[in-house]
Amino acid sequence: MSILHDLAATIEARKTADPDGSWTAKLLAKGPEKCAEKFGEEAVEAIIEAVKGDRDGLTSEAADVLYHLLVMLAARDVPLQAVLEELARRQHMSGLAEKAARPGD
Ligand SMILES: N=c1c2ncn([C@@H]3O[C@H](COP(=O)(O)OP(=O)(O)OP(=O)(O)O)[C@@H](O)[C@H]3O)c2ncn1[C@@H]1O[C@H](COP(=O)(O)O)[C@@H](O)[C@H]1O
Repeated sequence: MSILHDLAATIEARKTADPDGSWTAKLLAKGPEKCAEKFGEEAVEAIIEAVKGDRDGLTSEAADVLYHLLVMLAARDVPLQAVLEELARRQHMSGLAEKAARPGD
């Protein structure tokens, strides 16, 4: 299992955990809107590091963004797998388009 699948499973389990013992459970208990707001804050922090050109800062903020994306998806019951399948579908479509552009191949 990839680290993202592993983390998504942990976050899913936090939906029924005690908010006093887990930051994730506390954030989920505040509702999907708060989860979305936190994702937005972390995204802006990542943008700032990217504009500054701070590679270490961007690495750290990108990890925050991925974590908070998974929390936001969980809050709205969207499985990580559905997002990955959408990416795979787009990759497939773009592969078909490239093939169509080279009819001689
Ligand atoms: N990957 C993360 C992770 N990334 C960031 N964060 C938390 O996200 C929070 C966001 O930082 P902020 O500075 O915005 O937080 P804050 O200022 O305290 O919060 P606000 O008052 O601004 O709302 C911090 O408290 C971080 O600890 C994370 N918290 C948990 N995880 C992972 O989630 C899993 C479950 O952890 P629990 O939350 O302990 O159940 C574990 O595997 C953890 O490694």
